[in-house]
Amino acid sequence: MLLAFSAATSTLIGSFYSTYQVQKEQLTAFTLKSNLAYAQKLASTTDNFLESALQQLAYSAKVIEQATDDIKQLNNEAIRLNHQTNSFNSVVINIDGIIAATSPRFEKIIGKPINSPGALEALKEKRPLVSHPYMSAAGNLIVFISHPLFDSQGNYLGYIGGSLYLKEKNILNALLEQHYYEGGSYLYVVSSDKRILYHPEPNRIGSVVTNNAVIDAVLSGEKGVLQVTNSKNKPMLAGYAPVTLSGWGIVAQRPLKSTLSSLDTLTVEVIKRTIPMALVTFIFIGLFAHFIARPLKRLADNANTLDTPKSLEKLKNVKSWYFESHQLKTAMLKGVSLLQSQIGQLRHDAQTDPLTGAHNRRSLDSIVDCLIGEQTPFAILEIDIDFFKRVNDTFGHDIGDEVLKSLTNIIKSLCRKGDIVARTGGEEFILILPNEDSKSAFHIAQRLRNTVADTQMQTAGFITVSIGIATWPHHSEDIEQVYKSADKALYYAKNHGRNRCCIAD
Ligand SMILES: Nc1nc2c(ncn2[C@@H]2O[C@H](COP(=O)(O)OP(=O)(O)OP(=O)(O)O)[C@@H](O)[C@H]2O)c(=O)[nH]1
Repeated sequence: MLLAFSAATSTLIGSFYSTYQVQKEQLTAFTLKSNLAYAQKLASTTDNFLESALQQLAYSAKVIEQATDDIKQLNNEAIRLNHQTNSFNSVVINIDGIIAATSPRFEKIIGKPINSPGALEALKEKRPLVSHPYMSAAGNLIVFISHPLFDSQGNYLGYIGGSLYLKEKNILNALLEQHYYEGGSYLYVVSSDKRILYHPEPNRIGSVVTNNAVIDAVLSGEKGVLQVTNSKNKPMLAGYAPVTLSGWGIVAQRPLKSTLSSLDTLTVEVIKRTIPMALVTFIFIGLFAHFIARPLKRLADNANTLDTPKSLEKLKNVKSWYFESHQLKTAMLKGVSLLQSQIGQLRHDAQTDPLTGAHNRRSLDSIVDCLIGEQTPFAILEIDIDFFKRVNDTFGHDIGDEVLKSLTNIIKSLCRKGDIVARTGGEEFILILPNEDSKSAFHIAQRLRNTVADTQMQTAGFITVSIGIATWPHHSEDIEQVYKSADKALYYAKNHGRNRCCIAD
């Protein structure tokens, strides 16, 4: 039964565990995949945004390339661009390192040389550019987007560009904030120099992150998924994708804990709902195991008492309701029958004289002990064949044996139920007659003596017997004394002509 319960419990726990593990793996894989898809989508959106900004600048560049000396037109284009895109907080039109026009208009810097890192980078690169992010003098995190200006001969004239203020509301973070922030998921954007350009926690923007496997992976230009630990030591499921145009990386991630919390809740719910059914199953298993074990237990109990007289009967009464227990019971019944018949044979052999089939001395003693124990009075007849030596000498030992057997049969034929015939020596027999006194025993002895004398033995002819009689407890309470008295009576009979019956004094 214990085995059945253990098997059922371990199966239940095992199936819960494996189901949980499979679902956990599936959920984790699904979340990683979703985050990758989301990071890719936002990377492509960001790419599109930057590309469209560069295209707008390219258009403006075309417009003003032919009239870089026309300050009015430069101002008009700056205003138009600023109003058209709404993507840049300010637009600067710079000719050859000198600020020519801005929108919104900053009088103080018009005509002054440019000095911000983004603007200097644009001047140096002389190509459509998204600059490295940098901190402005006023402490703003800025990315400068620009397009070069060339005259009809291909001479470099400067560039037109715009600043994207990353910490302030702009089209880029408007795009990124559409992210669904449920359950602690969030995304962030890093530049190629590992600086955070966008993060739901504004104070993280502008900080540089090192030793982050996801950032290393995304900045290598790869897209993919990773299980990582974030800056707050929380295990996260991250999907990442690069923004090709700017060399930035976008990472979308969700805490592992909140990903699995729905599964944990579901598992607890499943366990709660399974418990009643499991209890019913356990009760069923218990009952079933009990019914299976019951015949085996009863057979085992009986196996411990196979030597008792009623064991066969008890074994037969065991209800073996299924095939295997029935087979076991049948085998045990066969075994017990064999055992008991052998025990019976051994007991018979141990109590019987092999030649005549009469009781032997050991058996006689135990029967006499029983009679004494029960206080049943009895008479002892000691019967001895007269001149038996002559029979042997005349007809041979085998004929002598036949005479002993015939005499036994004669004695038995005259016995009543309860009388005991024993052969105690070569040609000596003892007959125990319960509840007989000396007188009635004498009559029986006489009848026996006469019957023997009148019966012709095969080959040996006629024989006679002498009989000594004593009774318990009349002659003595001590059985040994009673035997001695019967011996004496027999001796007397032998010495007074044989073929006689004598009662002890
Ligand atoms: N055939 C046979 N003879 C036996 C057996 N046991 C003892 N005898 C013989 O029984 C005889 C007993 O002889 P005795 O003791 O001299 O007595 P008896 O010849 O009967 O003479 P009384 O008893 O004095 O009348 C011996 O010859 C034994 O060999 C037996 O199992 N089979």
